[in-house]
Amino acid sequence: MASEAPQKIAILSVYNKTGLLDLAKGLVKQNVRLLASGGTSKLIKEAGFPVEDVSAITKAPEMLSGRVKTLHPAVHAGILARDLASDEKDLADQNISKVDYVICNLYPFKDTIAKVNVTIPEAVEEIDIGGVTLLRAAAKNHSRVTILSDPEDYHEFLKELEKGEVTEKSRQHYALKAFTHTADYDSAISEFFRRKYAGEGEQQLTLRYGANPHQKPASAYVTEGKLPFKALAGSPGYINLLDALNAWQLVKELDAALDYPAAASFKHVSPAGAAIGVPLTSDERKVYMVDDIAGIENSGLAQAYARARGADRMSSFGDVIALSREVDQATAKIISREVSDGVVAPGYTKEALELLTKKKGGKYLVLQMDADYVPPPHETRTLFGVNLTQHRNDAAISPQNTFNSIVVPKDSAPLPESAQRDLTVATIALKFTQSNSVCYALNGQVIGLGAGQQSRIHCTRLAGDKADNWWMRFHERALNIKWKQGTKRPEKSNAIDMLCAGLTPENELEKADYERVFDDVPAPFTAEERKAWLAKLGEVAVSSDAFFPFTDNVFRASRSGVKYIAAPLGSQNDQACFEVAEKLGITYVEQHLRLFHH
Ligand SMILES: NC(=O)c1ncn([C@@H]2O[C@H](COP(=O)(O)O)[C@@H](O)[C@H]2O)c1NC=O
Repeated sequence: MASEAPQKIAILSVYNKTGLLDLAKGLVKQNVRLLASGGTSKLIKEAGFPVEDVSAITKAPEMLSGRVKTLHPAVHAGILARDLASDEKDLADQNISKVDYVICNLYPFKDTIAKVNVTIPEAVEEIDIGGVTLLRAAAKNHSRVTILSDPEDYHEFLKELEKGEVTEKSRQHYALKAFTHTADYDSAISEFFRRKYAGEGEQQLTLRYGANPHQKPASAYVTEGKLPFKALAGSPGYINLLDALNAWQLVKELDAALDYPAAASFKHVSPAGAAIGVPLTSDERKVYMVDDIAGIENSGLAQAYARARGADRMSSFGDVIALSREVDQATAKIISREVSDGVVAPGYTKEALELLTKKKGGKYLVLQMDADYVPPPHETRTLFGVNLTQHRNDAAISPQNTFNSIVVPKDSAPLPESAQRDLTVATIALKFTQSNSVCYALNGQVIGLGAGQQSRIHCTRLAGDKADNWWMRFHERALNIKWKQGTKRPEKSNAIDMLCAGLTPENELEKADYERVFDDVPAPFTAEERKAWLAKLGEVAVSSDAFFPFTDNVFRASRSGVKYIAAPLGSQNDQACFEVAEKLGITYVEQHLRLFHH
């Protein structure tokens, strides 16, 4: 005669007792033996259903005011045992029965820590140990055991049970829920203790607020190891960190690709400028307002920052700066007199740090980056409660390997080194620019960058207009402006921008405002003067973060002295773009990486 199947066993241990009695009723109806921890057992008993305390199998009382209830081999061997002969023997030797169903939800740790002025001992008592162990053990053995961690699932579970058995698919679904429940629970615990125990600035940093002052609280943290930066002065805001962490990657990659000191000037999570330390000409020193900086000719880093800041001085106002190498006095001197929010670099000389920590009465943000820090390969962010995860964009861009697929002209010689360099600068800048983006570069620096436009031609126009503006600043009329004594640097930048962009005012009030900074008001550029001067701009390199969909981009680039274009292919109009480029004397290079960035 076939032996009768052993009675199924369920262990119940729930903090949230919603739906418990209906569940108990259903289980009893299916002849399941119920074992439950103290409070859970009491409630079921009072409702008149047959239930035993867990101690019936552990032969040990609940202890330490509930700290130990279900933590016992009789429970966990019963849950974890597989249908293997060796496991069956182990159970038989210890007289332990297999457990088939585990119903468990955890102490309300999150609700407890959300209370105002919660103490550490109060929080500690809400850290569930036995429940997490029940959930993990049962979820681990889901090939045999069903784990219910959500009262919402009781009904469906009972429906299946009444039909015979819980399906494998359901067990998998419930196991995943249990694993997610414990992971979420553990994150809440570690976050609570990170705030309490991790030294401020070590693994986590409290930020003044998020993107806006009403977005509080805000913090930056890593879950493993230490934060890769230290604040030597000032305290960063949320957007400062977005800028600093993007800008740092940019300069690190630029320096590695071209073996030059590199600098970036960031605003609102896109570069206003980026450059390597190509020596400055005397005109460049004037245009970038650094002709009085002692020792600049001997500092590659200072020249890199002068270029990065000088590319688009209007956009760089209040920037976050990234520098790829130890900051010296000349670089710090430039920074010290510009309006800027902060700087990130791998180190600072004593003199440089002294200058920077005095800026803004000591509130200027000075971050020291761990130059050896390698981030994990995956990046995750939460948006509207949804986690988005992706492999980090760790694709390498290098002058030698990224720009050797020349499409037109056919049989072209390899690009000159200067073009490879400038395309590298433009392309690495785009890698850290909000998309869509197009960048014009020359002399190892960005000269025009169009960021965050939905239309590519708008990027190409915006960046091209900025490049034109940059070039107009080298016109002798702009170089030789006679300023009123006491005119501030931002006022000069603003007036130069209006003059060079052809935006000199006509309205009397605005005109008076514009003209008050000059000793000698410069004449606006005529259309002919502009045209003649812009015709002298040449050898410019352009990179695009995705393909050019129409030929208008090539035509527009050509108007700003563009000689080299690097872009991904894939547009229906690729061929037409190549033909236009060839006719305009532009070398078109296939750049194989699409570089969207958000
Ligand atoms: N210590 C233990 O062995 C233990 N076993 C289960 N629990 C938790 O105790 C709660 C249920 O307790 P009760 O049945 O006494 O109301 C559940 O949230 C469960 O997750 C435990 N409590 C804390 O770790």
